[in-house]
Amino acid sequence: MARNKFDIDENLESPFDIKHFRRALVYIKKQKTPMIVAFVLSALSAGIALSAPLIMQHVVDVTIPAKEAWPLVGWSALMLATIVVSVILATIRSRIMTRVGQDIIFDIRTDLFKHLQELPFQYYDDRPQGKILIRVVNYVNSVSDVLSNGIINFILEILNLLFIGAFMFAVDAKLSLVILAGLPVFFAVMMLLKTRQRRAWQAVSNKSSNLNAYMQESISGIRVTQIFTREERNAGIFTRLATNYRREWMKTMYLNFLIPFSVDNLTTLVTTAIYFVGLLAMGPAEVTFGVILAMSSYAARFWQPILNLSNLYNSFINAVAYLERIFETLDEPVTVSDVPNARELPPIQGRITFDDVTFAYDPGHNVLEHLNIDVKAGESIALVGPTGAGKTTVVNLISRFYNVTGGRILIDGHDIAEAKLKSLRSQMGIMLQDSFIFSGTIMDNIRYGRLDATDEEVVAAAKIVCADEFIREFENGYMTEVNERGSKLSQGQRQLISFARTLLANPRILILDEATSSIDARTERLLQKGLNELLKGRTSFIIAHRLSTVKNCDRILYVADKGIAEAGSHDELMARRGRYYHLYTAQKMEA
Ligand SMILES: Nc1ncnc2c1ncn2[C@@H]1O[C@H](COP(=O)(O)OP(=O)(O)OP(=O)(O)O)[C@@H](O)[C@H]1O
Repeated sequence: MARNKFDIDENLESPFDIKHFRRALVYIKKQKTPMIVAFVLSALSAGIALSAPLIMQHVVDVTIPAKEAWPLVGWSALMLATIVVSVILATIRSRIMTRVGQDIIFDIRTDLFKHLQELPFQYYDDRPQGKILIRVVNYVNSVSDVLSNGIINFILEILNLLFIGAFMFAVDAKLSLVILAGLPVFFAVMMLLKTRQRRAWQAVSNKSSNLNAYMQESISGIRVTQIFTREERNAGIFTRLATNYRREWMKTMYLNFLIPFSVDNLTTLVTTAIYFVGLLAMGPAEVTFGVILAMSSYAARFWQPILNLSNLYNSFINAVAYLERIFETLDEPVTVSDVPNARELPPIQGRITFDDVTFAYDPGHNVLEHLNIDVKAGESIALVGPTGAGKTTVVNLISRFYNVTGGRILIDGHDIAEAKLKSLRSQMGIMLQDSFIFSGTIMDNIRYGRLDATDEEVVAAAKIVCADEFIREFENGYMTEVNERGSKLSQGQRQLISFARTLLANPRILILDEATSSIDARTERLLQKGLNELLKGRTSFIIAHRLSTVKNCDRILYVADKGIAEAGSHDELMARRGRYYHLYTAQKMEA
């Protein structure tokens, strides 16, 4: 059950927390060398570009009045050279930084993916897939530029500002003070906008996450949507979510726009002030026309890095909103993991004991209570009973997909909570109700059960489950490409392929959850023969609603009322004339 539905906003962190950014430094530090090279290149390129106004001032005040042709050509050539060199340096830097940005994305994404692979079922039960996906794909993309170029640009812009300041004061201190007079106004605007901008970016991240979650859900459920002709209704929900996103985006953009707007106006104001003050001072011949020209050029140049810094600050706030979400995912505890000092489970015989096991998915709502089961090695156990009684839950607990809430589960006397997960699951073959098929060939899909299996072993497993025949009927046989989720295959064919995959793992404990529910009666009878052979010597748990498929099991457990209501062989339970008897006879009559 996805408690965090697509249209429920995720919680926002209230205070701005720099720790997210500091944590991101781990990824940035790995790129130290190329970033230093890029920084040096940028500093050189900016420094060279800054000399242009000085050349211009000299040309206007000295070279042109002197009417010297060759020096004018020389200065012009120098000016052109500064432009060419600074463009070349900037291009090299941009190539280096594109690479750095991609490397940072790669590292964060890899960490996220690895962590997601380990997170327990519970994590996925609780949230829409779309909200998980957007973190790995979009959010990581969005932070890469700030974490790579952003840092360098930030330092550069500060240096740029200092350089320009120094050049400015070197040319004329009084007019420089006129340029600086705009700064207090600018800081006041920034302080006013700061918190609002952060909230606005957080809201944008939330709304885009909701939109993504709904898109993902709609694509997954497209068949049901079309069956029930719910296209219009869904389009309505989508429009609502898209409108929410657009509204938050517009709000954010409006706040963002206020900053360049203020800077532009301040630049115009200080430039006008320079002309005014400069011309007044020109009378007493304190400043030349060239100085006024250079200073108005510096005024624009001085405010440009300030504008860039405020844009960087804005992207930084935006990135922190995304980093919050990325690190939240990375911090998600792997609640089902190896305990400290976990022990390798030795090759197992297959005795399984449920010792007073209680389990709840949600605290306070027990699905199983004080369950005691003792299964001998090699015994085949059928779990039957009403829908929602807890059959799948029982087998999920054996594989430790969830931790028990109370009690213990032992395999050959070893508490599985203390065993290494890999050593536990690698000795089990589990076929879940949802026979998931990955994109790739049928051969790949079966081999997923044991990656080092030969083609012959794959085919042998397919033969046992009677899948070989239909696979060979495809034009490319085992090499037939199937889509993700196996949409090219029938439900029954998907079940047979995942059945073969489970068998290929050659497990000591076999768990089959509704493994044959979609398979026709004839194939099932054939399959049963192969399966009986295969089950010999292995402990197996078989969940089936069709009781005819499990009546040969050594023991049948009727799961109901948060525990085992009846247990025994088919004959024993029939003789008892209890719930199993009624269920079985009802099914017989229907058939
Ligand atoms: N991931 C989950 N989170 C919360 N509750 C769950 C979850 N999975 C199952 N449940 C609840 O636990 C109970 C037992 O579910 P379970 O899937 O084990 O039943 P089942 O006997 O296998 O049913 P079916 O025959 O329909 O497959 C049900 O009431 C179900 O609502």
